Amino acid sequence: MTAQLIDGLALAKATRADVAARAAALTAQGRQPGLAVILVGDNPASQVYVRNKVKACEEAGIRSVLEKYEATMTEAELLARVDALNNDPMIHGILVQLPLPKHIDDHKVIEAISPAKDVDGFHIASAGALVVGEPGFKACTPYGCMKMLESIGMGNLKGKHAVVIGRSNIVGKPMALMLLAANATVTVCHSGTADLGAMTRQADVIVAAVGKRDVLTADMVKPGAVVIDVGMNRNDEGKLCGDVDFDGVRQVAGWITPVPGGVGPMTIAMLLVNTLESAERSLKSN
Ligand SMILES: Nc1nc2c(c(=O)[nH]1)N[C@@H](CN(C=O)c1ccc(C(=O)N[C@@H](CCC(=O)O)C(=O)O)cc1)CN2
Repeated sequence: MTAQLIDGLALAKATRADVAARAAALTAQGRQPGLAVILVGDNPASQVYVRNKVKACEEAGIRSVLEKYEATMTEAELLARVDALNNDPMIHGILVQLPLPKHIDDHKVIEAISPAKDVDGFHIASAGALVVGEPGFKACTPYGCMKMLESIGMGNLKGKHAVVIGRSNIVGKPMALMLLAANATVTVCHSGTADLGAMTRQADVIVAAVGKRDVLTADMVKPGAVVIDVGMNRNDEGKLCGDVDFDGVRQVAGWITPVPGGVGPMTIAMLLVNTLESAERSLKSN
């Protein structure tokens, strides 16, 4: 068996086209969605991601405001910028690109963003909303993974076992909660898991989100399982690769996401969805 590919690029393109149509309708009512993107420092990867977000906004008719600061910016200065953007009625979403320089407490900065503008879905209020099933912004990467599952008819996971590898606050934990909300039986594995393969071999859906290549190999996958690869690593040749041994696992899995061209593009597409929905909510509440 060779797995079918879940094409994140194509799904992201369709999602962004839908956002563009809805953004145009809002703009026609005098409420163009607005996203503020804050980049502190000169991390080369962050510069690329931020550029891609700004470009995606432009293409979808979302106004973006990019604020770039030197790595020497203080935490107090950054908090003051977040506060100003919280109070700017033209801004519906605020995104602070991570990682931040070490002298800035990213937790403190995220908590300073108004939950009503937390389009990254990282605020404790957004995480709490997900826990109790209340409306709130969903973290973009796991939200994108759920959309990929929906795209192959796996939106309802009743009777299915999902295994998440990784327990980060921005991917692993919200991913587990979203899978649970879709009725899956969920197992979260991590560095303290005794026998990872014994867990993954039981799974109908596996989400690998560790940040380490070859965490999941073919012998660890049940034939026909769906494999979602959130990882972004470099192999020995410097080529981008995920957490999954793609060539091996694709011989066993039923569906698999590639890296690049899988989860990454969906992360940006879901950021646009969250920004648009924030603008739609603000229109309703006025
Ligand atoms: N504030 C945030 N910071 C960070 C987030 C985030 O969601 N919010 N996530 C990551 C980085 N990230 C978005 O910011 C991101 C990373 C990768 C991609 C992507 O499309 N990757 C491509 C490959 C790109 C390449 O060739 O290098 C792919 O997978 O096809 C999108 C977004 C950390 N920080």
